[in-house]
Amino acid sequence: MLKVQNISFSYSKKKPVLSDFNFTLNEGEHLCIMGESGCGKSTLLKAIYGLLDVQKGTIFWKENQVLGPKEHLVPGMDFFKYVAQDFDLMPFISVSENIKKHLSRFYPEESEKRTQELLEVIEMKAFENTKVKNLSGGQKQRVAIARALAKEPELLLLDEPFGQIDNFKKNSLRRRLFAYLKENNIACIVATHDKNDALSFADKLIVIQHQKIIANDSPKDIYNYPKEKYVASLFDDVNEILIDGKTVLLYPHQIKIVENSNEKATIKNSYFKGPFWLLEAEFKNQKVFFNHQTNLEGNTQINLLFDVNLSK
Ligand SMILES: Nc1ncnc2c1ncn2[C@@H]1O[C@H](COP(=O)(O)OP(=O)(O)OP(=O)(O)O)[C@@H](O)[C@H]1O
Repeated sequence: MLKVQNISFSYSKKKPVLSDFNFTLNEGEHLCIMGESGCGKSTLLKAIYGLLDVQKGTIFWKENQVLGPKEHLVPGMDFFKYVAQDFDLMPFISVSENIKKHLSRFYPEESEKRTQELLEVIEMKAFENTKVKNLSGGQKQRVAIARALAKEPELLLLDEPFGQIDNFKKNSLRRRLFAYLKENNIACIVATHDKNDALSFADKLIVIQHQKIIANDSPKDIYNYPKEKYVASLFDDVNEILIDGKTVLLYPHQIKIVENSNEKATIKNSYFKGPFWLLEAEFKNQKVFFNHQTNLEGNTQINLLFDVNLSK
């Protein structure tokens, strides 16, 4: 189990980045870290990997304490692997050679089999002999993931792992990678801006704001019962509406047009979203956004129904 206990870290005295972080993660579990740009997601991954000296608190993996560079000569823990945003690959050798670099030279057959298996996971079989310098950013990102998996870490730390990969590839890669990690009981922490990493694949979700963990629960509960607009905004457009003197948070799919209601609104704008339209309307001097099957002209008068059922 990973135990992060009361850790605090700042790059400079004036500006704390992580304040009193506490959480645990079991073997084989997947955790997503979300929060606005600059909130400290990468810093947290680096602290867990042992690249930073935390000023307060402790980090343990099972009975081993994670030590920072001051106390651990070669920074980084052996049983973890960390894929940073800048990949750190060897550009002048091929994709498969990059992966093999991390496998034993004494067992060439085993090493070849494992390389092929990992090429399948990252869907890069067709590029096995291509030099890394000739790959796109997204392809390099995939090779970096395979290389990190080569030695079967107990915990994999991924910083924006699919940030440079197009949507089509991203979905199938995500399914393969997270299934592979589960099959091999590899725990994983993913820093991400993409709600899909959290909603479909994570067991736990942590949200960071103003140097603090402000939510730590299952992605489903955090999505369904967001305590604040900042948290809900990580997943979708969100409406903060005053209804009967009470402020409620509603996602666009929780507001509907009905034949009759007391909630009168006027259409202002519309945005095509593929399977539906996102409509913007004015409701009691507030802007509301909601999904609708068809487009509606500006200034159309409508009646709204709010699906206010957000208690846990
Ligand atoms: N090496 C560094 N020295 C000083 N400050 C740093 C350093 N690295 C990051 N910071 C600052 O620490 C804060 C947290 O940065 P971090 O990279 O952890 O955020 P993040 O949530 O990962 O951001 P993003 O989503 O944009 O990748 C930011 O204010 C950043 O400017």
